[in-house]
Amino acid sequence: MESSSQFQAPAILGYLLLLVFFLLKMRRNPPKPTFAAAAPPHPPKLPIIGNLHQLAGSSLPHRRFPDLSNQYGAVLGLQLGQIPFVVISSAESAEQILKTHDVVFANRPFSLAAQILTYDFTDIIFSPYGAYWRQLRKICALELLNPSRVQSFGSIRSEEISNSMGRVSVSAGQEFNFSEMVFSLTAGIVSRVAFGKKYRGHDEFVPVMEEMARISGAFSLADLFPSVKLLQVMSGMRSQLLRLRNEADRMMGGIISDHRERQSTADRGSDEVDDLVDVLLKLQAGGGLEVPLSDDNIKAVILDVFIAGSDTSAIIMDWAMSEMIKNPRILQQAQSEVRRVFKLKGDVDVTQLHELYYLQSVIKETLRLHPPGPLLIPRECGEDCEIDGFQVMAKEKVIVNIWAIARDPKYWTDPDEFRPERFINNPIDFKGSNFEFLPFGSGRRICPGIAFSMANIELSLAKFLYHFDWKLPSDVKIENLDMTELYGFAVRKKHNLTLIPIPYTQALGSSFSS
Ligand code: HEM
Repeated sequence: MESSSQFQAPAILGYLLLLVFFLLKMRRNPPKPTFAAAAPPHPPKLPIIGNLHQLAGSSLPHRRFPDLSNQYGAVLGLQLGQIPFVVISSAESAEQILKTHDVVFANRPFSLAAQILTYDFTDIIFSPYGAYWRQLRKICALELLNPSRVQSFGSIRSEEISNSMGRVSVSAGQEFNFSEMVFSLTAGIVSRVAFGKKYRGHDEFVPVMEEMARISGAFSLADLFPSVKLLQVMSGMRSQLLRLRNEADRMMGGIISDHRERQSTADRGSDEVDDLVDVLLKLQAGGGLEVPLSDDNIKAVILDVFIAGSDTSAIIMDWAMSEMIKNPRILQQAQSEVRRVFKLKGDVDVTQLHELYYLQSVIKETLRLHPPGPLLIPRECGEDCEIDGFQVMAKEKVIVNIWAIARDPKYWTDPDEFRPERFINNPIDFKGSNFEFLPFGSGRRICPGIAFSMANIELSLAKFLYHFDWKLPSDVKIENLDMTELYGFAVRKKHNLTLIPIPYTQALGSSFSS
């Protein structure tokens, strides 16, 4: 509480200062009302209204701001503060950015939060496109995120899911915070594969990571007015970020020295798999890397895996369950499928997960309507480039609005309806080559965690559906179930999902079993 009120006072002062600055600037340079469609290098200023992905949603841009976009409205120029943005909202122009001109747009723009939290852009997400970034992606793919490595974490995944199922069982017949359970489940899995079971400070680490994710996802005025350096200080942003980074640094320093000590004393069980920190420390000590890794680089990678890998999967489980509860027919169909496929085994395991076609479609439909990264992670234009007849200039920030594309009636029938059937016998996938459906991005910077997150989401949801029936508390009506979004580094449900779990006994069947 104390820290948030300390943060608010300078923030309010900062905003007031900014307002005065902005009004003075507007008086001196009133925005030009329009610009010619053929030569739109300097888009006029627009206020920031609400969530950007909804502002620039679907066919909104050209309807609302006809002079600011190209003739299809697929590319929109926006001036937010001092920074020119280009918002892409059609599959065709997304393909040009992420495939045709992939290398031109392979860098991330500057952000103060990223600079401080990632030890000066030495993580994977924000590091500049080049040899260092390639090396990190290779290490993560080989040691953590490729399908066979993901499979090798099977016992960790099962153990963590069993712990969560235990928590559900204890609350059988009572109101249960489903959202909180899935967030702590994915944090548990990610922390075990990243830094192992023995780290004792997990409980203090998670809230710090959560605050980091919240702050780094928020729109920062300091980033929109980079020439007003005072704003970084007045808004309290810099000190807040440094405090968080220092806290995380202390914890990760402890994790690294614990691991070094264990490696040197061989104080570990013979059956223990190397976690990510073990792997990175061994590579560091081996000295054979093209670009040497410092301890700070290792910390930056751990932070990335935690921030990018933990909440995103939980968010998908949370929305998927909310959508199924809102659509009892869909819940029943997914549940009947999983209970039919695993009937003889009496439990869900990985061997037949690939037979759960309907559940996989539920997950895809959730990724379509509720992508945790609705604007991907911004890119920066490396050199002047023409996209769909629109001139994008070097250094402009480019946002691909995959939320709007995935709800555009041009590509999807009844786009706002949750209808998993649209993915049955449909080759459209989320691996980056169908540009109307890009929940993980595409091209060189595509999310490397697809296999990892799918393994966690599929197994967890299948188990929750197999072993329990799920009902809403009696005072909540289906039509009133809150589906509001909360904007942050990843977009999640604003309000937790509370459900009543009812254990399913195969012999007796349940209300849903066929
Ligand atoms: C449902 C789960 C997830 C979703 C929807 C998701 C989505 C995304 C998106 C949209 C991007 C930006 C791609 C772009 O700029 O084109 C991204 C990047 C990234 N994701 Fe994920 N992600 C998920 C899970 C994970 C997991 C489990 C990990 C790791 C354990 C991970 C690690 C990363 C990293 C390191 C990047 C940066 C890649 C780069 O810049 O080269 N993600 N993710």
